[in-house]
Amino acid sequence: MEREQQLKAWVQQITALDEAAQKAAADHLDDLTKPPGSLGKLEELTIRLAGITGKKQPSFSKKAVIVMASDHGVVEEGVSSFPAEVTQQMVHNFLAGGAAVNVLARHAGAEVICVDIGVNGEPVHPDLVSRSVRKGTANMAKGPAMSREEALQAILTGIDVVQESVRKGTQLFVTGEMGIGNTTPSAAVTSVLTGVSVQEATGKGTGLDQAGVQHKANVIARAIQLNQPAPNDPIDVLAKVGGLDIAGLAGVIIGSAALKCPVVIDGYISTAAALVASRIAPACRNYMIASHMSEERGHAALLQTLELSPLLQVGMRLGEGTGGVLCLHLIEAAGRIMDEMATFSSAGVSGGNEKAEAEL
Ligand SMILES: O=C(O)c1ccc[n+]([C@@H]2O[C@H](COP(=O)([O-])O)[C@@H](O)[C@H]2O)c1
Ligand SMILES: Cc1cc2nc[nH]c2cc1C
Repeated sequence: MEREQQLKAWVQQITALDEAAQKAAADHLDDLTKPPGSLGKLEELTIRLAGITGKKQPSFSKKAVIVMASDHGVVEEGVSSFPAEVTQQMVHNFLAGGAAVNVLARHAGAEVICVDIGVNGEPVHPDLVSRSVRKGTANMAKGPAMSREEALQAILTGIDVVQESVRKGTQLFVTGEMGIGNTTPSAAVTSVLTGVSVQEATGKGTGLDQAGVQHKANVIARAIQLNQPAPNDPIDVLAKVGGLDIAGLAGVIIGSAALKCPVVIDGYISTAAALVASRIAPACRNYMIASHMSEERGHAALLQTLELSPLLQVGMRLGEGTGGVLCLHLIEAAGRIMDEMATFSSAGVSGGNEKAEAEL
């Protein structure tokens, strides 16, 4: 089947959330010994997890963070404070278990799946998922980052990685990425798809100074001017000014939604991918859980466009899936509340509703 048709078939599998399961979860939350709604975002999270899985009290014993690694030709324009070879070096670090995401994933009981979707090198390791579409994108300041077929291939690769992991029992995914330069295509995608200015979408990434950020914004503006991505065609935007990591993550999100798994969205790059995914498949938005508010400029605009409210704001801007994996503790906590908390009747506590009724 043609790639465009394959993607369409996946998109058509995504359904609305299960309303009965959401209602059952909301009713149970209201029976628990606390004022209604007093657990704030933990309650919203609980209700959404029920809607996604179709179960009032789902549990997620097998979780995975998918780290999409790829390189970006635009790095030759001097848009990052780190050299391109760090992408491949960090891939080896992930596989050796020494990166921040490995530490946080071990702490949260999640597997790290590292995917080479377009590293400019030859990373080799038995645990590496080698699914390279091409060895890094082309420099988008000089022409399209990749072809439409390559963007589609990267999206389908993300879906495929999810499908394979679900077959092995994974029930929940976290998005992660590694790619020196990837905040540049993320800012381009953000500006084109949300309509915010390039300036508002461009931040310091790994640590540019003010002059560096201005140069980066100029490069992004030039790339958009040259390539003319069509804002109503998300795959065109990915191909012209996107990245293989972003495209792969859009696939991870679409695949998760199609297979009824919650997908925790990490920082700026992951949320740019989430916006692309929601433009390809609007129904996948309800399967997304926004983990944290990144320090990267433009992240708030992306979350606002998606109408997602992040669980944490802890000043992180690392990527790799680190903020997403941190939120697994909150998901676990929300599940424990549902499973272990006493109800008003079981604990003999007078409920708010009872009191209201007595006053009538
Ligand atoms: O997730 C974020 O919000 C985030 C914000 C800034 C930087 N990063 C990470 O830093 C790298 C990209 O930064 P840069 O400056 O090279 O474009 C890439 O590997 C990302 O994982 C990640
Ligand atoms: C060291 C390093 C680790 C990273 N992890 C995600 N992006 C990164 C960028 C750098 C530079």
